[in-house]
Amino acid sequence: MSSIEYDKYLIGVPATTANVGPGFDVAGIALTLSLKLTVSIPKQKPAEHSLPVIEYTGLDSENVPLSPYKNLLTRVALYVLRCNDIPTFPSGVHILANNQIPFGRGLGSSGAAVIAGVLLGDLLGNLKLDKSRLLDFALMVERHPDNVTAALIGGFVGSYLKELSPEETNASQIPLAEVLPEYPPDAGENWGQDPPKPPKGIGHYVRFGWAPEIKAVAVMPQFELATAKARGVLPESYSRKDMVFNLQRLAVLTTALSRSPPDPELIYEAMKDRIHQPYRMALIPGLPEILASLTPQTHDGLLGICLSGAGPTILALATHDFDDIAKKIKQIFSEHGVEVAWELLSIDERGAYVEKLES
Ligand SMILES: Nc1ncnc2c1ncn2[C@@H]1O[C@H](COP(=O)(O)OP(=O)(O)O)[C@@H](O)[C@H]1O
Ligand SMILES: N[C@@H](CCOP(=O)(O)O)C(=O)O
Repeated sequence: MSSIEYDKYLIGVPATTANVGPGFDVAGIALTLSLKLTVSIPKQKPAEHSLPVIEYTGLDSENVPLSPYKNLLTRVALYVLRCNDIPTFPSGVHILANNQIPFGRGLGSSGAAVIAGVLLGDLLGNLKLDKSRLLDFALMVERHPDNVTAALIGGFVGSYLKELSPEETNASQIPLAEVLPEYPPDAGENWGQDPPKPPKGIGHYVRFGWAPEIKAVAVMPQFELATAKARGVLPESYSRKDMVFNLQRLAVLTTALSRSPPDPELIYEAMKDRIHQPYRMALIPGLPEILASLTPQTHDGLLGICLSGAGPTILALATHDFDDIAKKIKQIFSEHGVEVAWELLSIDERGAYVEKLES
Protein backbone atom coordinates (compact mmCIF):
# COMPACT_ATOMS: atom_id res chain seq x y z
CA MET A 1 0.00 0.00 0.00
CA SER A 2 3.14 2.21 -0.31
CA SER A 3 2.85 4.92 -3.02
CA ILE A 4 -0.86 4.57 -3.69
CA GLU A 5 -3.19 7.09 -2.05
CA TYR A 6 -6.35 5.78 -0.41
CA ASP A 7 -9.70 7.08 0.81
CA LYS A 8 -10.38 5.42 4.15
CA TYR A 9 -13.71 4.65 5.78
CA LEU A 10 -14.84 3.05 9.01
CA ILE A 11 -17.95 0.85 8.98
CA GLY A 12 -19.24 0.00 12.47
CA VAL A 13 -22.07 -2.43 13.27
CA PRO A 14 -23.28 -3.42 16.76
CA ALA A 15 -23.98 -6.87 18.15
CA THR A 16 -27.63 -7.66 18.84
CA THR A 17 -29.75 -9.78 21.11
CA ALA A 18 -32.88 -10.99 19.35
CA ASN A 19 -36.25 -12.19 20.68
CA VAL A 20 -35.84 -10.80 24.25
CA GLY A 21 -38.05 -13.70 25.40
CA PRO A 22 -41.47 -13.53 23.71
CA GLY A 23 -40.54 -11.52 20.58
CA PHE A 24 -39.34 -14.40 18.39
CA ASP A 25 -38.23 -13.01 14.99
CA VAL A 26 -39.69 -9.62 15.98
CA ALA A 27 -37.72 -7.85 18.74
CA GLY A 28 -34.02 -6.99 18.83
CA ILE A 29 -31.70 -4.85 20.93
CA ALA A 30 -28.39 -3.43 19.67
CA LEU A 31 -25.59 -3.94 22.20
CA THR A 32 -22.19 -2.40 22.84
CA LEU A 33 -19.98 -4.99 21.13
CA SER A 34 -19.14 -4.32 17.52
CA LEU A 35 -17.81 -5.45 14.19
CA LYS A 36 -15.70 -2.71 12.61
CA LEU A 37 -14.30 -2.60 9.10
CA THR A 38 -11.59 -0.17 8.05
CA VAL A 39 -11.96 0.06 4.29
CA SER A 40 -9.23 1.58 2.10
CA ILE A 41 -10.17 2.43 -1.50
CA PRO A 42 -7.49 3.68 -3.93
CA LYS A 43 -8.08 7.31 -4.97
CA GLN A 44 -6.99 6.46 -8.54
CA LYS A 45 -8.05 3.31 -10.35
CA PRO A 46 -5.01 0.96 -10.39
CA ALA A 47 -3.73 -0.11 -13.80
CA GLU A 48 -4.36 -3.78 -13.07
CA HIS A 49 -7.48 -5.24 -11.54
CA SER A 50 -7.04 -6.90 -8.18
CA LEU A 51 -9.57 -8.39 -5.74
CA PRO A 52 -10.10 -6.95 -2.25
CA VAL A 53 -7.56 -8.04 0.34
CA ILE A 54 -9.21 -9.00 3.64
CA GLU A 55 -7.57 -9.13 7.06
CA TYR A 56 -9.14 -9.94 10.41
CA THR A 57 -8.26 -9.12 13.99
CA GLY A 58 -10.24 -9.83 17.13
CA LEU A 59 -12.58 -12.65 18.08
CA ASP A 60 -13.04 -15.82 16.05
CA SER A 61 -10.88 -14.48 13.25
CA GLU A 62 -8.77 -17.64 12.76
CA ASN A 63 -11.25 -19.62 10.68
CA VAL A 64 -12.87 -16.89 8.61
CA PRO A 65 -12.35 -17.41 4.88
CA LEU A 66 -10.27 -14.57 3.45
CA SER A 67 -11.16 -15.10 -0.20
CA PRO A 68 -13.57 -12.29 -1.16
CA TYR A 69 -15.66 -14.91 -2.99
CA LYS A 70 -16.09 -16.96 0.19
CA ASN A 71 -16.07 -14.37 2.98
CA LEU A 72 -19.57 -13.40 4.17
CA LEU A 73 -18.82 -9.64 4.24
CA THR A 74 -17.59 -9.48 0.67
CA ARG A 75 -20.12 -11.98 -0.73
CA VAL A 76 -22.90 -9.76 0.60
CA ALA A 77 -21.15 -6.65 -0.77
CA LEU A 78 -20.80 -8.31 -4.19
CA TYR A 79 -24.50 -9.22 -4.13
CA VAL A 80 -25.38 -5.55 -3.53
CA LEU A 81 -22.98 -4.40 -6.28
CA ARG A 82 -24.27 -6.92 -8.83
CA CYS A 83 -27.91 -6.04 -8.12
CA ASN A 84 -26.93 -2.46 -8.97
CA ASP A 85 -25.31 -3.36 -12.30
CA ILE A 86 -21.74 -3.24 -11.01
CA PRO A 87 -20.28 -6.63 -12.00
CA THR A 88 -17.32 -6.77 -9.63
CA PHE A 89 -15.42 -5.13 -6.78
CA PRO A 90 -13.44 -1.97 -7.48
CA SER A 91 -9.73 -2.68 -7.78
CA GLY A 92 -7.14 -2.46 -5.01
CA VAL A 93 -9.51 -2.38 -2.01
CA HIS A 94 -8.19 -3.34 1.43
CA ILE A 95 -10.54 -4.39 4.25
CA LEU A 96 -9.41 -4.74 7.85
CA ALA A 97 -12.11 -6.32 10.04
CA ASN A 98 -11.95 -6.05 13.81
CA ASN A 99 -14.51 -8.30 15.47
CA GLN A 100 -15.76 -8.26 19.08
CA ILE A 101 -18.89 -10.37 18.47
CA PRO A 102 -18.42 -14.07 19.23
CA PHE A 103 -19.60 -16.36 16.43
CA GLY A 104 -22.58 -18.67 16.88
CA ARG A 105 -23.49 -17.52 20.40
CA GLY A 106 -26.80 -15.73 19.79
CA LEU A 107 -25.34 -12.23 19.77
CA GLY A 108 -26.02 -11.50 16.12
CA SER A 109 -22.55 -12.02 14.61
CA SER A 110 -23.99 -13.06 11.25
CA GLY A 111 -26.57 -10.25 11.30
CA ALA A 112 -23.78 -7.75 11.97
CA ALA A 113 -21.65 -9.26 9.18
CA VAL A 114 -24.58 -9.05 6.75
CA ILE A 115 -25.25 -5.38 7.62
CA ALA A 116 -21.51 -4.63 7.35
CA GLY A 117 -21.49 -6.37 3.95
CA VAL A 118 -24.48 -4.38 2.70
CA LEU A 119 -22.86 -1.10 3.85
CA LEU A 120 -19.59 -2.20 2.23
CA GLY A 121 -21.37 -2.85 -1.09
CA ASP A 122 -23.10 0.52 -0.84
CA LEU A 123 -19.77 2.25 -0.16
CA LEU A 124 -17.76 0.44 -2.86
CA GLY A 125 -20.45 1.10 -5.47
CA ASN A 126 -21.07 4.69 -4.25
CA LEU A 127 -24.75 3.74 -4.33
CA LYS A 128 -26.11 5.90 -1.48
CA LEU A 129 -28.98 3.50 -0.78
CA ASP A 130 -31.45 4.61 1.88
CA LYS A 131 -31.99 2.61 5.12
CA SER A 132 -35.07 0.84 3.79
CA ARG A 133 -33.22 -0.43 0.69
CA LEU A 134 -30.17 -1.43 2.76
CA LEU A 135 -32.53 -3.48 4.92
CA ASP A 136 -34.08 -5.13 1.83
CA PHE A 137 -30.66 -6.44 0.83
CA ALA A 138 -29.89 -7.64 4.36
CA LEU A 139 -33.24 -9.45 4.54
CA MET A 140 -32.56 -11.36 1.32
CA VAL A 141 -29.63 -12.92 3.18
CA GLU A 142 -30.64 -13.08 6.85
CA ARG A 143 -34.42 -13.54 6.29
CA HIS A 144 -35.58 -12.90 9.88
CA PRO A 145 -35.66 -9.14 10.60
CA ASP A 146 -34.96 -8.93 14.36
CA ASN A 147 -31.12 -8.89 14.40
CA VAL A 148 -30.41 -7.07 11.16
CA THR A 149 -32.94 -4.31 11.86
CA ALA A 150 -31.62 -3.64 15.39
CA ALA A 151 -28.03 -3.72 14.07
CA LEU A 152 -28.84 -1.21 11.32
CA ILE A 153 -31.04 1.14 13.37
CA GLY A 154 -29.67 0.76 16.92
CA GLY A 155 -31.64 0.68 20.18
CA PHE A 156 -34.57 -1.59 21.05
CA VAL A 157 -36.47 -2.31 17.84
CA GLY A 158 -39.58 -4.18 16.75
CA SER A 159 -39.90 -5.21 13.11
CA TYR A 160 -42.15 -7.05 10.70
CA LEU A 161 -41.88 -8.22 7.11
CA LYS A 162 -44.38 -6.78 4.64
CA GLU A 163 -46.86 -9.20 3.10
CA LEU A 164 -45.54 -9.66 -0.41
CA SER A 165 -47.30 -10.28 -3.73
CA PRO A 166 -46.90 -13.83 -5.12
CA GLU A 167 -44.09 -12.66 -7.49
CA GLU A 168 -42.33 -10.78 -4.69
CA THR A 169 -42.71 -13.78 -2.41
CA ASN A 170 -40.99 -15.93 -5.02
CA ALA A 171 -38.20 -13.36 -5.35
CA SER A 172 -37.68 -13.17 -1.59
CA GLN A 173 -37.64 -16.94 -1.11
CA ILE A 174 -34.98 -17.75 -3.64
CA PRO A 175 -32.51 -20.17 -2.04
CA LEU A 176 -29.64 -18.45 -0.28
CA ALA A 177 -27.17 -20.25 -2.53
CA GLU A 178 -28.50 -18.23 -5.48
CA VAL A 179 -28.42 -14.93 -3.59
CA LEU A 180 -24.93 -15.55 -2.27
CA PRO A 181 -23.25 -18.10 -4.53
CA GLU A 182 -19.76 -19.18 -3.56
CA TYR A 183 -18.33 -17.58 -6.66
CA PRO A 184 -15.79 -19.71 -8.51
CA PRO A 185 -12.45 -17.88 -8.30
CA ASP A 186 -11.85 -18.19 -12.05
CA ALA A 187 -15.26 -16.84 -13.09
CA GLY A 188 -13.89 -13.37 -13.89
CA GLU A 189 -16.95 -11.18 -14.34
CA ASN A 190 -18.94 -13.82 -16.21
CA TRP A 191 -21.17 -14.83 -13.38
CA GLY A 192 -23.94 -16.19 -15.56
CA GLN A 193 -27.42 -15.40 -14.24
CA ASP A 194 -28.16 -12.00 -12.72
CA PRO A 195 -28.69 -12.20 -8.96
CA PRO A 196 -32.27 -12.01 -7.68
CA LYS A 197 -32.98 -8.37 -6.72
CA PRO A 198 -34.81 -7.88 -3.42
CA PRO A 199 -38.43 -6.72 -3.56
CA LYS A 200 -38.72 -3.10 -2.31
CA GLY A 201 -39.68 -2.19 1.27
CA ILE A 202 -39.68 -5.70 2.74
CA GLY A 203 -38.82 -4.74 6.32
CA HIS A 204 -40.65 -2.24 8.57
CA TYR A 205 -39.70 -1.29 12.09
CA VAL A 206 -40.28 0.95 15.07
CA ARG A 207 -37.89 1.91 17.84
CA PHE A 208 -39.11 1.50 21.39
CA GLY A 209 -37.93 3.51 24.37
CA TRP A 210 -35.31 2.15 26.76
CA ALA A 211 -34.85 3.03 30.43
CA PRO A 212 -31.20 4.10 30.71
CA GLU A 213 -30.58 2.19 33.95
CA ILE A 214 -31.26 -1.18 32.27
CA LYS A 215 -28.08 -3.06 31.36
CA ALA A 216 -27.54 -6.46 29.75
CA VAL A 217 -25.60 -9.25 31.43
CA ALA A 218 -24.58 -11.59 28.59
CA VAL A 219 -23.33 -14.98 29.79
CA MET A 220 -21.72 -16.72 26.84
CA PRO A 221 -21.09 -20.48 26.87
CA GLN A 222 -17.83 -21.42 25.22
CA PHE A 223 -19.48 -23.46 22.49
CA GLU A 224 -21.12 -22.42 19.23
CA LEU A 225 -24.70 -23.14 18.29
CA ALA A 226 -25.48 -22.35 14.66
CA THR A 227 -28.69 -20.35 14.34
CA ALA A 228 -29.81 -22.66 11.51
CA LYS A 229 -29.55 -25.67 13.86
CA ALA A 230 -31.46 -23.87 16.64
CA ARG A 231 -34.20 -22.94 14.15
CA GLY A 232 -34.35 -26.51 12.91
CA VAL A 233 -35.76 -27.77 16.24
CA LEU A 234 -38.76 -25.40 16.19
CA PRO A 235 -42.22 -26.65 15.23
CA GLU A 236 -44.11 -25.43 12.15
CA SER A 237 -47.23 -24.45 14.13
CA TYR A 238 -48.26 -23.51 17.65
CA SER A 239 -51.38 -23.69 19.81
CA ARG A 240 -53.53 -20.61 20.21
CA LYS A 241 -52.79 -20.75 23.96
CA ASP A 242 -49.02 -20.46 23.41
CA MET A 243 -49.37 -17.69 20.80
CA VAL A 244 -51.62 -15.66 23.11
CA PHE A 245 -49.18 -16.24 25.99
CA ASN A 246 -46.35 -14.68 23.93
CA LEU A 247 -48.42 -11.86 22.39
CA GLN A 248 -49.66 -10.73 25.80
CA ARG A 249 -46.13 -10.60 27.16
CA LEU A 250 -44.55 -8.91 24.13
CA ALA A 251 -47.19 -6.17 24.16
CA VAL A 252 -46.37 -5.39 27.79
CA LEU A 253 -42.59 -5.79 27.43
CA THR A 254 -42.11 -3.18 24.68
CA THR A 255 -43.33 -0.40 26.98
CA ALA A 256 -42.23 -1.90 30.31
CA LEU A 257 -38.55 -1.67 29.26
CA SER A 258 -38.94 2.06 28.57
CA ARG A 259 -40.28 2.98 32.03
CA SER A 260 -38.05 4.46 34.74
CA PRO A 261 -37.77 3.02 37.30
CA PRO A 262 -38.34 -0.38 35.66
CA ASP A 263 -40.83 -2.75 37.33
CA PRO A 264 -39.06 -6.11 37.94
CA GLU A 265 -42.28 -8.09 38.57
CA LEU A 266 -43.86 -6.90 35.31
CA ILE A 267 -40.71 -7.35 33.20
CA TYR A 268 -39.79 -10.76 34.62
CA GLU A 269 -43.13 -12.26 33.63
CA ALA A 270 -43.17 -10.35 30.31
CA MET A 271 -39.84 -11.92 29.28
CA LYS A 272 -41.21 -15.46 29.40
CA ASP A 273 -41.65 -17.35 26.16
CA ARG A 274 -43.40 -20.45 24.90
CA ILE A 275 -42.55 -20.50 21.22
CA HIS A 276 -38.81 -20.97 20.95
CA GLN A 277 -37.04 -21.42 24.31
CA PRO A 278 -38.85 -24.63 25.34
CA TYR A 279 -37.77 -26.32 22.09
CA ARG A 280 -34.17 -25.16 22.40
CA MET A 281 -33.70 -26.51 25.94
CA ALA A 282 -32.20 -29.76 24.65
CA LEU A 283 -29.45 -27.86 22.78
CA ILE A 284 -28.29 -25.85 25.80
CA PRO A 285 -27.38 -27.81 28.93
CA GLY A 286 -28.57 -25.99 32.08
CA LEU A 287 -31.04 -23.69 30.29
CA PRO A 288 -34.24 -24.91 32.06
CA GLU A 289 -32.58 -24.57 35.46
CA ILE A 290 -31.18 -21.11 34.70
CA LEU A 291 -34.56 -19.77 33.54
CA ALA A 292 -36.29 -21.26 36.59
CA SER A 293 -33.84 -20.35 39.32
CA LEU A 294 -33.05 -16.66 38.80
CA THR A 295 -35.91 -14.31 39.65
CA PRO A 296 -36.22 -10.74 41.00
CA GLN A 297 -36.89 -12.38 44.40
CA THR A 298 -33.70 -14.46 44.41
CA HIS A 299 -31.55 -11.77 42.76
CA ASP A 300 -31.93 -8.12 43.62
CA GLY A 301 -31.47 -5.99 40.49
CA LEU A 302 -32.67 -8.68 38.06
CA LEU A 303 -35.48 -7.62 35.74
CA GLY A 304 -35.83 -10.59 33.41
CA ILE A 305 -33.92 -13.47 31.88
CA CYS A 306 -34.06 -15.22 28.51
CA LEU A 307 -32.07 -16.87 25.76
CA SER A 308 -30.17 -14.35 23.64
CA GLY A 309 -31.20 -14.88 20.02
CA ALA A 310 -31.03 -18.56 19.13
CA GLY A 311 -28.60 -19.16 22.04
CA PRO A 312 -26.57 -20.45 23.70
CA THR A 313 -25.91 -17.06 25.40
CA ILE A 314 -28.14 -16.13 28.33
CA LEU A 315 -29.34 -12.54 28.50
CA ALA A 316 -30.25 -11.13 31.91
CA LEU A 317 -31.60 -7.58 31.97
CA ALA A 318 -30.78 -5.90 35.26
CA THR A 319 -30.24 -2.57 37.00
CA HIS A 320 -27.60 -3.59 39.58
CA ASP A 321 -25.80 -6.52 41.26
CA PHE A 322 -24.66 -7.70 37.82
CA ASP A 323 -21.79 -9.81 39.26
CA ASP A 324 -24.11 -11.87 41.46
CA ILE A 325 -26.47 -12.55 38.56
CA ALA A 326 -23.61 -13.60 36.27
CA LYS A 327 -22.02 -15.72 39.01
CA LYS A 328 -25.22 -17.73 39.56
CA ILE A 329 -25.70 -18.38 35.82
CA LYS A 330 -22.04 -19.36 35.55
CA GLN A 331 -22.42 -21.76 38.47
CA ILE A 332 -25.41 -23.54 36.89
CA PHE A 333 -23.65 -23.82 33.54
CA SER A 334 -20.57 -25.16 35.27
CA GLU A 335 -22.65 -27.87 37.02
CA HIS A 336 -23.57 -28.98 33.49
CA GLY A 337 -19.94 -28.96 32.37
CA VAL A 338 -20.24 -25.74 30.35
CA GLU A 339 -17.55 -23.06 30.62
CA VAL A 340 -18.66 -19.46 30.09
CA ALA A 341 -17.39 -15.92 29.68
CA TRP A 342 -19.59 -12.99 30.63
CA GLU A 343 -19.83 -9.29 29.81
CA LEU A 344 -21.85 -6.38 31.08
CA LEU A 345 -23.23 -4.60 28.02
CA SER A 346 -25.26 -1.47 27.43
CA ILE A 347 -27.73 -0.71 24.69
CA ASP A 348 -26.14 0.73 21.52
CA GLU A 349 -28.32 3.67 20.52
CA ARG A 350 -26.38 4.59 17.37
CA GLY A 351 -26.73 1.52 15.20
CA ALA A 352 -24.62 0.92 12.12
CA TYR A 353 -22.61 3.78 10.64
CA VAL A 354 -20.11 4.64 7.91
CA GLU A 355 -17.55 7.37 8.63
CA LYS A 356 -14.87 8.85 6.42
CA LEU A 357 -11.47 8.71 8.13
CA GLU A 358 -8.52 11.05 7.69
CA SER A 359 -6.49 9.49 4.83
N1 LIG B 1 -17.47 -10.95 10.94
C1 LIG B 1 -17.76 -12.05 10.23
N2 LIG B 1 -17.11 -12.30 9.09
C2 LIG B 1 -17.38 -13.42 8.37
N3 LIG B 1 -18.28 -14.35 8.73
C3 LIG B 1 -18.97 -14.14 9.85
C4 LIG B 1 -18.75 -12.98 10.66
N4 LIG B 1 -19.58 -13.03 11.70
C5 LIG B 1 -20.28 -14.19 11.58
N5 LIG B 1 -19.92 -14.86 10.47
C6 LIG B 1 -20.47 -16.15 10.01
O1 LIG B 1 -21.70 -16.38 10.66
C7 LIG B 1 -21.64 -17.60 11.45
C8 LIG B 1 -22.44 -17.46 12.71
O2 LIG B 1 -23.79 -17.22 12.38
P1 LIG B 1 -24.99 -17.76 13.25
O3 LIG B 1 -24.97 -19.25 13.29
O4 LIG B 1 -26.21 -17.09 12.71
O5 LIG B 1 -24.68 -17.26 14.72
P2 LIG B 1 -24.84 -15.82 15.42
O6 LIG B 1 -25.83 -16.08 16.51
O7 LIG B 1 -23.48 -15.49 15.96
O8 LIG B 1 -25.32 -14.85 14.40
C9 LIG B 1 -20.15 -17.78 11.72
O9 LIG B 1 -19.83 -19.12 12.00
C10 LIG B 1 -19.54 -17.27 10.42
O10 LIG B 1 -19.62 -18.28 9.42
N1 LIG C 1 -35.13 -14.86 15.87
C1 LIG C 1 -33.92 -15.59 15.56
C2 LIG C 1 -32.74 -14.81 16.09
C3 LIG C 1 -31.41 -15.46 15.84
O1 LIG C 1 -30.42 -14.66 16.44
P1 LIG C 1 -28.87 -15.08 16.47
O2 LIG C 1 -28.16 -13.96 17.11
O3 LIG C 1 -28.82 -16.35 17.26
O4 LIG C 1 -28.46 -15.29 15.04
C4 LIG C 1 -33.98 -16.97 16.20
O5 LIG C 1 -34.31 -17.05 17.37
O6 LIG C 1 -33.75 -17.96 15.48
